[in-house]
Amino acid sequence: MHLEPTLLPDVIILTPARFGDHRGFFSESWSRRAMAEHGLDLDFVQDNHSLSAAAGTVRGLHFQTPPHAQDKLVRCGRGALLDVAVDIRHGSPTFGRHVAVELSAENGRQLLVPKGFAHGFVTLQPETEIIYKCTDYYAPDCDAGLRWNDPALGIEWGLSALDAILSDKDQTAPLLADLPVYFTYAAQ
Ligand SMILES: Cc1cn([C@H]2C[C@H](O)[C@@H](COP(=O)(O)OP(=O)(O)O[C@H]3O[C@@H](C)C(=O)[C@@H](O)[C@H]3O)O2)c(=O)[nH]c1=O
Repeated sequence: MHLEPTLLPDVIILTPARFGDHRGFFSESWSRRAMAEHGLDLDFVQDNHSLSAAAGTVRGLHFQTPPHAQDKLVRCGRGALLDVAVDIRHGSPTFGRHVAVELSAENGRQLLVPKGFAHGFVTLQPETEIIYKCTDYYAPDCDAGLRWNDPALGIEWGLSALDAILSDKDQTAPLLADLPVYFTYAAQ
């Protein structure tokens, strides 16, 4: 497994090895042992899988608040998407900053989005599937959002608000400036 840092120190790109042959490829898409060898021992308890029919579908930015905050390990099962993580930890040197990484079925890349980050993505192809592991169960009372196109975030989604396909709740999510303090940064 290959690990690449991003501009946000706790957000990491992981690329598991692929073994290709005349049939296609084989890959360990997640191995607890391989991650632990890199100091990432995460206790995943739920896998999520969603399909977005059209390119230009935006889901996010989402997070669960404590005590049900989630680390997420995100990959693309079909198609391609731009995956985004935003640091929402108050006191963090990178508060409000984001990384955006293209994940596709072809490139096999995964993004580790830790607790304290809002997560979202835009699909770059029709019929795109995202699959992600989470370290806590779905807790509707702790489900929270941040406005995907908040100008304060400066995320280049590659599409306008008119063209984006969004859920009703994502259209009205709060701006960063209006978010309560859910997470505080603890220097390591
Ligand atoms: C997130 C989630 C939703 N649901 C249900 C609630 C609802 O009826 C339906 C659709 O939920 P949503 O509209 O929130 O789905 P979606 O917009 O795809 O939400 C997801 O977006 C990405 C960006 C994330 O990071 C995820 O954590 C999650 O928030 O699925 C569950 O049963 N379990 C879950 O874990």
